[in-house]
Amino acid sequence: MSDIEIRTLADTEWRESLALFRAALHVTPPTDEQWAVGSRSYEPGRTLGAFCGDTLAGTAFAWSSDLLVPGGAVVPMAAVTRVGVRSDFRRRGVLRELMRRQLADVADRGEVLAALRPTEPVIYGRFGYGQATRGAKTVAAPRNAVLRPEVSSGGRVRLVTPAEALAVMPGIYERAGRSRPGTMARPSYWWTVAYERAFAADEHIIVAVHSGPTGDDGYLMYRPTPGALPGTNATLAVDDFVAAAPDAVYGLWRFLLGVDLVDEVTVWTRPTDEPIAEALTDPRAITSAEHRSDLWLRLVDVPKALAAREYGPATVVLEVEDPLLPSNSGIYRLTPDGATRTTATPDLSLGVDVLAMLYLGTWRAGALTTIGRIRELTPGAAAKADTLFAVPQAAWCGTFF
Ligand SMILES: CC(=O)SCCNC(=O)CCNC(=O)[C@H](O)C(C)(C)COP(=O)(O)OP(=O)(O)OC[C@H]1O[C@@H](n2cnc3c(N)ncnc32)[C@H](O)[C@@H]1OP(=O)(O)O
Repeated sequence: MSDIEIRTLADTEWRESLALFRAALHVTPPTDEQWAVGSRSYEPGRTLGAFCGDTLAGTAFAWSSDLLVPGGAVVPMAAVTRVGVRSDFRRRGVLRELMRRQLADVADRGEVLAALRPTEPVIYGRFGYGQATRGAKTVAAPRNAVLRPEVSSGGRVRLVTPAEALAVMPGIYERAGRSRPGTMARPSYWWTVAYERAFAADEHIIVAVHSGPTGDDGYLMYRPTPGALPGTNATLAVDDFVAAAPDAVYGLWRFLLGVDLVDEVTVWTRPTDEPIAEALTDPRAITSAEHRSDLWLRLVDVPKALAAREYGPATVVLEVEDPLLPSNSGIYRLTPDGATRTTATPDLSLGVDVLAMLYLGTWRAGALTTIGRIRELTPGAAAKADTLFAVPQAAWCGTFF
């Protein structure tokens, strides 16, 4: 029998939990000033502690959020973060017990999905998570980057104070940040940890807001790193770039590439199908472009998750295996009319982690079959699944948590 006890932590125990998580990332415990902000980033009832005897040996947390899925439905989702185990209690099953309990809690709350951003991709597949979206990281040399004449000139861009940024960003995110599958609700707790914490710590961050004919419709947040000597060129790193309409997207790019005394601009994440290099007169002004891991998803309630999204014109019968949440295991028929359980002979067989990779249309079933992640039981079924799961726009999350 396991000697690990898992329970929900009281608010008086959150600070110890945060100290444990930070220690797992080799960071010092929160100071009183940091905790004054950090304590407001905890959603009550969602911090788990793993105890070995009296010792808090591990912790895991989640915010209540939701996810936009193909077709436009919004599905309740737990955003899992702050997972850590003390280094003197590692590899004895503490994380496993935390994950087991957390997924049971998520299911009890009626949340259909769970999502996270892994520190190490090898950890979470065994708990049913799969990489569900990709993001494009782009590095540009602004001195050579000139937008083509056909590209929208965009609207007005203004720099805002921290107070104005905190007032306007959540609304802009709701209006312009949720247009694609894969985008998630940012709870108030998220804004506290992502922005209030950074402003309170006097971090050097700049927020630029774009306004079009209907008002504020995009913003970006960047961190400048000055050159070695005053007056020498800086680099800019964009951590948060929220815009959907082309006017706002390219208006913000135009602003960014026009900031003076800058050698290099890095945009950490944008959708993978945005043609920024092709928007320039010289595409080689983009010095590096790579697609990186974005959101990892776990289908906690497979029937509800499958029923929530839209499908392309094909019919496929899937056999899904979910050892951790066995009620999800079974055979599902997917058609443009929806998803139902069936006793029909399956065409494809896959784990619930791989289903998460297909769910938002990021990966192709045909490609995953070639590496053995999907077993094709009916010849040609993987190609049909590609039609079924295809999406018109690449899924993307873009929210780091
Ligand atoms: C969503 C987020 O918050 S991501 C942040 C995750 N946290 C960190 O990376 C902080 C530093 N690391 C840690 O705190 C811990 O090492 C953790 C949380 C990653 C793992 O905790 P542990 O209690 O040691 O894991 P546990 O013993 O339950 O292992 C479960 C399984 O995962 C495997 N595993 C755990 N961590 C790793 C790892 N880093 N690399 C490879 N395998 C791992 C174990 O080998 C075990 O495998 P099994 O299924 O074959 O038995």
